[in-house]
Amino acid sequence: MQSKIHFIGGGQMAEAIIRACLAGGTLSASQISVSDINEGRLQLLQAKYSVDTESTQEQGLQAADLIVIAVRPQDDLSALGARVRQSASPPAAIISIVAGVTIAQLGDYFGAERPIVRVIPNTLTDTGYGYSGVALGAAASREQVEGFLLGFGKVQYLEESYIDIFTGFGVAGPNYIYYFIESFTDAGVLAGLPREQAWKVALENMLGAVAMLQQTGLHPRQLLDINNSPGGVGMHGLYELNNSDFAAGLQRSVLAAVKRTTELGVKN
Ligand SMILES: NC(=O)C1=CN([C@@H]2O[C@H](COP(=O)(O)OP(=O)(O)OC[C@H]3O[C@@H](n4cnc5c(N)ncnc54)[C@H](OP(=O)(O)O)[C@@H]3O)[C@@H](O)[C@H]2O)C=CC1
Ligand SMILES: O=C(O)[C@@H]1CCC=N1
Repeated sequence: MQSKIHFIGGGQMAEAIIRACLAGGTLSASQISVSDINEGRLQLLQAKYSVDTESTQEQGLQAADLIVIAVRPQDDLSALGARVRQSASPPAAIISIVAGVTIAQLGDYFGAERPIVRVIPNTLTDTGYGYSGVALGAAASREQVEGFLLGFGKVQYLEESYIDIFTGFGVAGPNYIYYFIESFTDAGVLAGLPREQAWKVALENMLGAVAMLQQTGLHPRQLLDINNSPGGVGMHGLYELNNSDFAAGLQRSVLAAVKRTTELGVKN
């Protein structure tokens, strides 16, 4: 990929994307420029990744084939839109990773005739796992952006109406797994196992259970049946879990995250 890419906003997510693209070799540092109102972030990105943080935003926008909007939903997108309209070439694509902000809103800010792609990246960028959810605006094409997007995760193209759900469920998704592993490890420690052993067992169980599901193609209920002998240990544990708020609590949490995604866009 030979495109020039300009990031507006060089925060946590922009850094994660840059790091993954450089590590995977899909981009070189000379292709990337970043502008940010936070001078400390620019210095850090320059020192760690040798990307261009010294050109002005105007220069970065003029040269860019792809413009990544990586500020927060609460930031001033209207002012950014005015600058992009002024400096960027008409065919340069806007790739917005801003949670909740719709393609129609992005069109109002950056120009509805421009290629606009709404992406919600996963924070598992360094691992090769994790899907970005991608909705293409009317003037955008997969060919223009896919080489870039595949540099920091797998890609699911979605109808835009699914993107907020994808955000609260899939992209906030590692939260639930981290939380589960922490809670599960604590359960082992509560029962009396040293933390180091409990931690190793928790991670191994997580990896092994996913591998079992992928290798066998079985439904979790079928594997639960294999894992529990009649009147045995596992079934007694599951009975307590059935009596808890575990499933509904998790599902309420996802619904709250989806709702908040939509709210962030509306507030913008
Ligand atoms: N982190 C995550 O897990 C994910 C985040 N996202 C989305 O990515 C976007 C960025 O999130 P994240 O990286 O966590 O946020 P950060 O706060 O780490 O980064 C945003 C950066 O943009 C800067 N900024 C604010 N306004 C402007 C401006 N007008 N011009 C240039 N730079 C500006 C901020 O500076 P300052 O701090 O000084 O205001 C900050 O350095 C958000 O929209 C979020 O919804 C999407 C998927 C996952
Ligand atoms: O918490 C956030 O706002 C971002 C979007 C989804 C996951 N992280």
